[in-house]
Amino acid sequence: MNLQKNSIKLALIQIDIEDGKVEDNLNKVLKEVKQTLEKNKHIDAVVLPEMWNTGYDLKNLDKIADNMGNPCIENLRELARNFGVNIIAGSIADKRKVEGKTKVYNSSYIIDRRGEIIARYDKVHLFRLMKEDKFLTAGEKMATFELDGIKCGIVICYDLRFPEFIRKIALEDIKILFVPAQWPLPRDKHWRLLNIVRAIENQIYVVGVNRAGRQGNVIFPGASLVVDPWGEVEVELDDKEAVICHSLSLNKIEKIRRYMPVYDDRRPDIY
Ligand SMILES: O=C(O)CCC(=O)C(=O)O
Repeated sequence: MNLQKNSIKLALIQIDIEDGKVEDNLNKVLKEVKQTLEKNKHIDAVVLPEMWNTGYDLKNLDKIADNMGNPCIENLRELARNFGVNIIAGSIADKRKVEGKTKVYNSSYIIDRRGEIIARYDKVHLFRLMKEDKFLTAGEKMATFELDGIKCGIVICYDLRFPEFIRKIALEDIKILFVPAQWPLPRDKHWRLLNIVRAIENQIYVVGVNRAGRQGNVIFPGASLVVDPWGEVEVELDDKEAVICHSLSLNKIEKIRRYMPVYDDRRPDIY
């Protein structure tokens, strides 16, 4: 008997972030998530953007990053437990001691309805254009996890540009790929197109949650979206802070894969 759910209702939280102001950002996230869950019934999972605790205050990350999920993820765990909701915690700057050295990662934590951390992903492709490589340590592995029995994957922002990485994750039979981001102008066209293309080529749902607002000259266009496995954009936000709640119909995946079996037609013997 297949106990997998046929749909999952997500809340995409598109917000602005104040670089370096961790306490303000945490309070804002907690308030937005609480309000969303109080106003909208039956949300299965909440999704946040990239690096929402510190923003891109890269020079101070060693001081202001979470310490292995403390305090930001610990607060979200309590919220998840209280509301009985899954949280895809976007990503945060997170420090850890590795072989005696403190390293800071751009990390996504996945929290289940009991408040347990069920997965952690450290951004693998650091974005050199914004000097991430100077201040952050790259992750070394991909991550998949189950949300209420539905297999999912996660990548962060710039990772979206690496189709071979995402194909490898998709081959784990994921149904939904989450993409938390702080993707700025002027590359908003790339953001939209790449989310759509990754959905089409892998025949999966892609859920991108971007930052809105601006930091100095850098403008974040929002445009968080849900793309179905045929590449149709089911919902999409504009450039303002906002929340969308949307149900994903997972039956679409099977239907599309039956109609056009690209996984069966792959030729890994050649490439
Ligand atoms: O790939 C891009 O154009 C944006 C990537 C980015 O801003 C990031 O990874 O933080």
